[in-house]
Amino acid sequence: MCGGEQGCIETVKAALQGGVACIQLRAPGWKKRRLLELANALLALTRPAKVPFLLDDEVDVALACGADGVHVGQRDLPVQTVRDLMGPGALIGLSASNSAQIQQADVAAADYLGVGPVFATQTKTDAAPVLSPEGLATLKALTEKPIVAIGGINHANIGVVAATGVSAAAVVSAICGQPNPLASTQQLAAAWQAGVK
Ligand SMILES: Cc1ncc(COP(=O)(O)OP(=O)(O)O)c(N)n1
Ligand SMILES: Cc1ncsc1CCOP(=O)(O)O
Ligand SMILES: [Mg+2]
Repeated sequence: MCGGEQGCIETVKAALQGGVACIQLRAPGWKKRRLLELANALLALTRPAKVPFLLDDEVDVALACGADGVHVGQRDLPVQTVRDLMGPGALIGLSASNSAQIQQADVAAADYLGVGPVFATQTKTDAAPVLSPEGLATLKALTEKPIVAIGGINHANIGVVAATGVSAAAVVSAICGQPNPLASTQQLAAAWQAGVK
């Protein structure tokens, strides 16, 4: 989330212009009606851009707005349940922060794993212990699933993340709330490309 609705809409417009591959709406604590209204507004931006739009946690809101998918954590609905509700074409991500979580049965039904936090983050107050890029690489070696690295990633360290061979990086504060979200997105994309081996 990037503050209120208008800030979020403007940030998503800039991020899309900057070339992001996916948008996820994560607004812990928001009432569902407010979340649905914002989700509808963001979908009106992501659909023409052909960029997938996911909800964090909120399967009912995702179904109500016709989102492309949902990202769930270890204490959210099981991935198979989300798959049953959303259908085979939905994009479903699962958080995993350690080897046990990477190797659990639920992983099979997920399209990708969100792995982190790679670095310290102030965005998620209940985040798991920091992995470091080395820890991320160790977890990557345990699965064939695409990995989206997350947590404390910015333009200065995203190259190191890319060099681990993960499929993508997800950021919140490195784009949301930045004075120029378009420039921040472009800077992240360039630093990612420079780090890919
Ligand atoms: C890409 C990605 N990875 C991890 C998360 C964290 O999701 P979750 O574990 O459900 O924690 P909350 O975001 O609900 O606090 C994510 N949202 N996206
Ligand atoms: C949602 C989430 N899951 C693990 S870390 C994190 C927060 C990422 O935010 P930031 O990119 O600002 O560190
Ligand atoms: Mg969650």
